[in-house]
Amino acid sequence: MKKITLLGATGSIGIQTLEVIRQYPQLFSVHAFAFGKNVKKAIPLIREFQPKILVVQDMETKHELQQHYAVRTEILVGAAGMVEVSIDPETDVLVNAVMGSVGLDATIQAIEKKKQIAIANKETLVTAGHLVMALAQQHQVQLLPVDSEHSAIFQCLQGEKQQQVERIILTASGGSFRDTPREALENVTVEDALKHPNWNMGAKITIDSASMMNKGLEVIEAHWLFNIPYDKIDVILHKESIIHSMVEFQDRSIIAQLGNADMRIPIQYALTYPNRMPLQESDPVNFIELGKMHFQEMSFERFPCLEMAYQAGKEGGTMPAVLNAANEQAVALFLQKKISFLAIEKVILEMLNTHQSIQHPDLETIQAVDQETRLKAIQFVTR
Ligand SMILES: NC(=O)C1=CN([C@@H]2O[C@H](COP(=O)(O)OP(=O)(O)OC[C@H]3O[C@@H](n4cnc5c(N)ncnc54)[C@H](OP(=O)(O)O)[C@@H]3O)[C@@H](O)[C@H]2O)C=CC1
Ligand SMILES: CC(=O)[C@@H](O)[C@H](O)COP(=O)(O)O
Ligand SMILES: [Mn+2]
Repeated sequence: MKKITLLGATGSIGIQTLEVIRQYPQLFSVHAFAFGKNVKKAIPLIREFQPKILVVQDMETKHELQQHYAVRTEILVGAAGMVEVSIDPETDVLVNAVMGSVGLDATIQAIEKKKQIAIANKETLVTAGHLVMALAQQHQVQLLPVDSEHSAIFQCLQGEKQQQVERIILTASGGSFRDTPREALENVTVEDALKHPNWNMGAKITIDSASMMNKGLEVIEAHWLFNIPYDKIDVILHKESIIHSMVEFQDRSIIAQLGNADMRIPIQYALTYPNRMPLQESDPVNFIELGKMHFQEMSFERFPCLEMAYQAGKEGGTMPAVLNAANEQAVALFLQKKISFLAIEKVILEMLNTHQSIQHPDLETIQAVDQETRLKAIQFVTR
């Protein structure tokens, strides 16, 4: 029985992780879970999964749980609370599905305690990939990818030799505005941006998908997870989201992983790895119904966020942390309807252009740059 600590339990990945856990009570139990402030969503999950420890974002939420819902479970608060449950001796597996770089400390400290980690929280790898991967190597911890593309690549690489990989091909759906010309992006709304054509995901990643920053973050994530240079990572548009990514080898063979757009597949694979288990209430890919699959060249002119991510990744140092923090802040402002969709990329560009990169940053430096960038981004839009 694996005891799981789940960060981001009330989110899109969190809920689907709990669905997988629910199907296999003989294999998994929930030791602890963390969420932000969404008490209404959390209460039925607390009652069903009965974690031994809870973590919430702030004291107000803790009091709400205790006073309005009579929750008697131990409740910790904030990023420190997430670290505490992640390194708890009773935690066997950490599923990090929290949104944003707030998940970084927990990932780092869990690696130091040699916990098995299923990682959905891509911002962690973008912000501090060099630290996370060096620690993982030092402590012999394997990070099991949950992100669908990275799970696909991980599956394609099973039994293969890293040095025989020619390139990685990440697929991108194109997001909510894939059929919208760039000129028309000026007036798109939050509601439009939240309509992803293939995946039902949290708000932040859905916006990232529409701006193509999601793919940019995934390029950096792939660089770190698979130790592959940026010039060997390609992105192509594939609107069906059936091929989740591919690996080309030196002999020109390409191995791809296919499946319906169902995040339970990579989540379950990360939890049961190296085994595969039946996935409840799922349909096989119906190739006849699908008929065709489409592929289109990616354009940096149409999707400048992707180019910014490649550049920040290649430059390294604190640039990816700036990219990520600027994006997190800009997307939050867009979701609050304080800036337009196209202002997201303007904020990120400005933050990157005005940052003096620091090479080989330690954790403290990264966290300071993250905070500074968020403040600077707010000042930039309110100037
Ligand atoms: N959704 C998907 O299909 C995919 C997601 N990912 C990645 O997985 C991660 C999670 O995404 P997703 O599930 O969509 O996000 P959601 O927004 O749906 O969920 C985020 C979760 O994090 C919690 N949370 C947010 N801020 C804090 C905080 N400060 N402290 C504690 N908990 C917090 C939220 O709590 P609350 O509900 O209370 O706000 C919620 O449980 C992201 O890094 C994303 O990029 C990767 C691939 C696919
Ligand atoms: C499900 C998942 O992994 C998301 O990151 C997904 O990839 C988003 O799709 P696009 O970014 O390709 O639109
Ligand atoms: Mn993805």
